[in-house]
Amino acid sequence: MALVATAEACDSNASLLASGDLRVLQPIFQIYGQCRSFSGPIVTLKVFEDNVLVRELLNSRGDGKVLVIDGGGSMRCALLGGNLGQLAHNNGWSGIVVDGCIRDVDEINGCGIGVRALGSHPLKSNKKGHGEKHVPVYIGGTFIQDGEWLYADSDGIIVSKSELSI
Ligand SMILES: O=C([O-])CC(=O)C(=O)O
Repeated sequence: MALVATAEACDSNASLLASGDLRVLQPIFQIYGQCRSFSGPIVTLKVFEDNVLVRELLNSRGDGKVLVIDGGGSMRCALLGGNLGQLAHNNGWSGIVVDGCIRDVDEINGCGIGVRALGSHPLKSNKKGHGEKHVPVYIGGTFIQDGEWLYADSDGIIVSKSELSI
């Protein structure tokens, strides 16, 4: 599958940018994982310092989708580690964007998916199972809905209401 380059997508979709159907996330995310470029339909998840639902979703078939986790920007624990990264890859997820932290960075960097997160933190999260799947989230200064499309590459991350063509 040919990849949509984020800079080119912004250059050639001025009207979508103007209408808000195409949005650019603030450049606050670090790049992890083997795939610097990835894209796919979005599955949203809102949690706070608790990753039980992260595991639940990554344990299901990804079918090329991207998991977008609104973790409230917490810098106090990790929502994703090496085991979950491998699980995501095994189940066919194309990438994970975390508004929060990850851990086991060396293992995640060996996984064949793309990962973006604010940073790394060695502490694991709570395991209570609190959170909401498939709800609208707000990360990187942008509202994101379940089912929208995400494109990430070395230049940044963009979200589109519908699939972009090259
Ligand atoms: O289970 C966790 O909290 C995350 C983790 O360390 C892993 O995925 O390896």
